[in-house]
Amino acid sequence: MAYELIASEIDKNKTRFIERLREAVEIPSVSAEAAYRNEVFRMTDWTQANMEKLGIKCRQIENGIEDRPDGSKLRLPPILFGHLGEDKSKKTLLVYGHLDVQPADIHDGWNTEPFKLIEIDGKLFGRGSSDDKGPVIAWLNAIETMQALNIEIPVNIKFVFEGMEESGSTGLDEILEQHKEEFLADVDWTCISDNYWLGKEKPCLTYGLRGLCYYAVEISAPKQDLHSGVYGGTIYEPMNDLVWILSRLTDLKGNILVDGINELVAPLTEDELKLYDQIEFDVEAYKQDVGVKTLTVDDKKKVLMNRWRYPTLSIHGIEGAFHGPGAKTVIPAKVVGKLSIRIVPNMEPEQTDALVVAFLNKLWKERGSPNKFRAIPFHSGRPWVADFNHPHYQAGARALEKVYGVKPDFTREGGSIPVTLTFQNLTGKSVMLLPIGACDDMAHSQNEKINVFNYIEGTKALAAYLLELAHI
Ligand SMILES: NCC(=O)N[C@@H](Cc1c[nH]cn1)C(=O)O
Ligand SMILES: [Zn+2]
Ligand SMILES: [Zn+2]
Repeated sequence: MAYELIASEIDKNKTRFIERLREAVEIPSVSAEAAYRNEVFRMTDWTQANMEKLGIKCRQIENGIEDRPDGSKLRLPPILFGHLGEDKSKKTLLVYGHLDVQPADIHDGWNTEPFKLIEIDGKLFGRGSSDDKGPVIAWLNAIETMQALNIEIPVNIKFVFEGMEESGSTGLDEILEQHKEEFLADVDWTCISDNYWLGKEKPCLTYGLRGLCYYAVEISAPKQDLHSGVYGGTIYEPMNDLVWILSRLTDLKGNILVDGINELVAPLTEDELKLYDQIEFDVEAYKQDVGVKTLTVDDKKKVLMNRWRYPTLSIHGIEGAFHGPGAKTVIPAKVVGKLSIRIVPNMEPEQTDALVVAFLNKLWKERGSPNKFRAIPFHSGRPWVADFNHPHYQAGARALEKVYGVKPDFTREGGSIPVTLTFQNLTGKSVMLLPIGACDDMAHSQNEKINVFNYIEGTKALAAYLLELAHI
């Protein structure tokens, strides 16, 4: 009965909830770019103000100064802690989310302004609409609805919202460690809504994430960019060196060629292989969503395993390279290649870094260029796998079945949320990912969106989950 009342109240408030998301998307809280850093602070303040309206006690924990790769320093956004309810007879849920977003520029190929929320055909387009502002606000919508209906929230809720997740969650682990006894000691479960369904129709609960190790490869020589017609043929060109190196990291199918990496991966067991049988996943729809005719592997299980349980290496960009329209004939003086490896059990970031740096140095020696070379490990995060047979997951599954009328799949996810394992280790309790967005939300990409359906039903799902926690 309580759930039906909540669901109908959420439907009535749909427009208002969309307006709330609009306000958040219009704050361009890009953590990676210094020019936007103040917007992450503004987004944190905005969130705190909205939480306080619900009676959530908030405080901002200072996170110190970031040493940027270019040698500059920048104040880190504070971590926002919140606390709703202090009833000793109730258990305590910890909710985590992030308030920062990936960079976005209309010139990257967006059809609409990335920092405006634009509704088209039931889809809410805008940077952060799905990753992760929509889910963060869905928590607030769910709590507000229960409060408006005087329906008791059966648990105390604690919140950790950060503003650096898209840039490696700098400083967060240390702050959580420092507040372990005072803030995390009574946490019974952690729930994170910051990933996506495997398809477009069926909800899922997620029990695994890949980790991430990020690198820069810096090559430089002349004091400034040079005319390629005037100087070409006499200069060892940094860009040519870099492209040569980057091309040696993977083969055509994406297999990682870095010595020793594949040997670190946990072997596939029969039991694990069987899990993939039960999962609903349409390879053809997946190809259509990403707009390709051919994948490196075509079999459903192999596609999922390559996304979830094997490491992958991606090259993200080259700083310093000419990338505008037209034909500039320049020899870039300094180029920095950016790449990352999604790491999986049993890979450790320290081991991975050592192997990658050694391999890059080996390639550089082989290249024989006189230019200046540096291989720099940036941030890293560990992979995470949890027990989905835990009663916490069963409560999540009951909630999702109530909202969507279907039992969820239990999935892993190829992306990374570095703090997930930290919560599991520091609380010693179950951590679960409960995504609300669809597989084609295009997080990190052009035209990121969340469907109105997913945002509104997702708000119901989080409320239903809060109700279900009473029955664990
Ligand atoms: N929704 C989670 C997510 O997108 N996480 C990022 C984390 C990250 C780490 N460094 C840069 N981003 C991801 O890319 O998986
Ligand atoms: Zn995210
Ligand atoms: Zn993200």
